[in-house]
Amino acid sequence: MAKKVMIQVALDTLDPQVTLDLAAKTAPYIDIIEIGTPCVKYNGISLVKEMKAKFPDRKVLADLKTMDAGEYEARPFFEAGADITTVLGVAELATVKGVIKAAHDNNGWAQVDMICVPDIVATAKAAAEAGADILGVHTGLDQQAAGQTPFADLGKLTALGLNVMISCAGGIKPETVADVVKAGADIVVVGGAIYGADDPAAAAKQMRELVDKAAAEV
Ligand SMILES: O=C([C@H](O)CO)[C@H](O)[C@H](O)COP(=O)(O)O
Repeated sequence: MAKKVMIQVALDTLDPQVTLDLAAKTAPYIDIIEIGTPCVKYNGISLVKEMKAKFPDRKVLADLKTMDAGEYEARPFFEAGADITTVLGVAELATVKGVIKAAHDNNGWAQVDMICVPDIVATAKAAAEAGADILGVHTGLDQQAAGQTPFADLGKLTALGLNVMISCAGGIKPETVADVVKAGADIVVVGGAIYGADDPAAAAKQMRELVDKAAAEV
């Protein structure tokens, strides 16, 4: 049986209504609605509450990229309805553990974002040992602008065979999504290629078809 690979739409928009409209257009084709970092900073916890209320059968990820005070920062987002929040892999392990505690106290998932982590193998092993649910391979928007991609890091993490889900983000497009699935990602994160498309619903539908096709071939 083909492995189920989840699709996460990363909504890096700022306007709350635009963000909710994009979620509505893409929800039929995706598994996780990410309220992106700029969006969650701009709109705060109220948008997390509203998103979960409108899409109760989709996972909602608040991309907090927590760097300190892990449990204190993440807990109210889980209590407001987030299913997943993110913590930076460059943070202290105590911070990562705090987000994991907040997540697990609320039946949620903690994702450790590997953006700018110097030794992703060591950080991934420590995060997995601490109980992280998802390790996020991530080439950020500014790194993408400098020509970087997430593919080499994705290979390093999937090769470890850790008992955690692996997500991959960083400029993933229709042309590259099959490579991400075939490299072993459990969650494919797509932002600009969906929210920046002329027809975001059609772009999300195309991603669903490409991801399912690639998963069936693995
Ligand atoms: O996390 C992201 C970035 O740091 C800005 O918040 C993006 O959501 C992530 O990179 C996915 O977006 P695309 O790279 O546009 O697919």
